[in-house]
Amino acid sequence: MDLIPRPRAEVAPGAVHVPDWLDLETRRRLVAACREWATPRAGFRAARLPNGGVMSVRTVCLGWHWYPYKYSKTIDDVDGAPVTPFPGWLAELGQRAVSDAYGAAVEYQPDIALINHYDSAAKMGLHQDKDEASLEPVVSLSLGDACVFRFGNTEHRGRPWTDVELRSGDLFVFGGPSRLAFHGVTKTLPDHGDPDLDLSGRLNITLRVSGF
Ligand SMILES: O=C(O)CCC(=O)C(=O)O
Ligand SMILES: [Fe+2]
Repeated sequence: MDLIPRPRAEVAPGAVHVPDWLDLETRRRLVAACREWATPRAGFRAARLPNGGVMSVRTVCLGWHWYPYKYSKTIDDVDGAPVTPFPGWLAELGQRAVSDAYGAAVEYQPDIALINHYDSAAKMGLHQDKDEASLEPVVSLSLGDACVFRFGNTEHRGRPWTDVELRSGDLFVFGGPSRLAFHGVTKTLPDHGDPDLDLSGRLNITLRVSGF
């Protein structure tokens, strides 16, 4: 815990960083759940890109399975098994996240989660989350090692952008005019972990609304 609390910040219109949003009990619950969700049957894997590359992040999905660049109810790029269902308690957490970030009770019913695991060398290039049919906000929850999260603009991968350090327990919501902003992880910070979690590397969970 920091001696000086980090302030919440609206990084761009509709893009809100809420430091230390998750309490310890919820962080532990999420890590335990991620362990279950990441079983081999569930399709935890480094996604293959159309150019032949492989992502440095390893991902598993709930609700709808994502692979470059679409969603499916089955894990088409692994073994065709059905995707793990999206649990109701995670939707409730998402609803609370959006309401807290925007400071107003809102209806939010996510039905997709992407769970990314970053080892110390992993990163994620700048991209838009645009394979969903809905423009409802994306909720991002971070656990374990910190990272530098780059939040850019909706036009292109160049500046302006803001670099935000996301630490264990942080919430980041992007919706409204920022829903299609380019964003990515430029590096993980392995020496900035969460001593209260039994976790190596960084976990990020994004919740989304499919609109399908
Ligand atoms: O790991 C993060 O903080 C961002 C993940 C992300 O952008 C994604 O999964 O689409
Ligand atoms: Fe993303």
